[in-house]
Amino acid sequence: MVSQGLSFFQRGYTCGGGGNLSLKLPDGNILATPTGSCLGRLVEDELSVVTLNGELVSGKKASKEVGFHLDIYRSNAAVNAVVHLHSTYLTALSSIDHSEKENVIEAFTPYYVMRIGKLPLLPYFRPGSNEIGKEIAKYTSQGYTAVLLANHGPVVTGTDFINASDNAEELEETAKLKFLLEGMNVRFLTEPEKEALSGMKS
Ligand SMILES: O=C(CO)COP(=O)(O)O
Repeated sequence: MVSQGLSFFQRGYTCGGGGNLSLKLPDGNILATPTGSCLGRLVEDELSVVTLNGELVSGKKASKEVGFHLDIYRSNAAVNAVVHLHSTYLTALSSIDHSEKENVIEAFTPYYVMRIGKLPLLPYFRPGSNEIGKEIAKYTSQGYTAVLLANHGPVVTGTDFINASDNAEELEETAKLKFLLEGMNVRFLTEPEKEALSGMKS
C-alpha cells in the first residue's frame, strides 16, 4: 500500500492529502490509510487497522471516508480492496453535471469494458458523510467496479489491491481519452465516407 500510494502520487493520480486506500486483511480486518495522510508519504507503522464495524485496532485514526470503504466491503464479499482518488480527469468529469446518472463514460477500449464497463455518477455528498457509503453500496452490491462521486472523484474496487489499483488507472485513462477525443471535437467517419475513402485505392 505504501509503495502503490507513492506510485499514484508520483504519477499525478493524486496530490496533497487527497484520496484514500484500503484492503481486506487475511483476518477480516481492514487496513486503511490514516486521515490527513498524503498517499505519496504513507508510513507502514501508521496505517490504520479497523474492524468491519469501524473500531480502530491499531495505527492512526483512519480516513474520514473509511465508513464508505466498510459499506462497500459489507455490500459485496468479492471486494477485497478499495481505491479512492481525486485524479484530474475523473474529478473534472465529476464536476460537469451533478445529476445522478447511470453511466458517464462510454467505452473506447476493450480493457475498459473488461475492468469497469459502466460508471454511475452519484450526487454530491460532503466528504466523510454517512450517506455516501449507502449510495455507493447500491452499486457495488450489484457488481459495479466503480462509481464517480459528483464534485469529488472516483471510488474503485477490486478483487485485491493490485486489481483495484489497475482498475482505477484504467478508469482515469479512459476519462483522459474522453476529454482528448471530445476536446478535439472528433467526428469519426460514417460508413459512406469510409466507402468513399476505400474507393481511392489505386
Ligand atoms: O480524499 C479525502 C476525502 O475524500 C481525504 O480524506 P482523508 O484524509 O480523511 O482520507
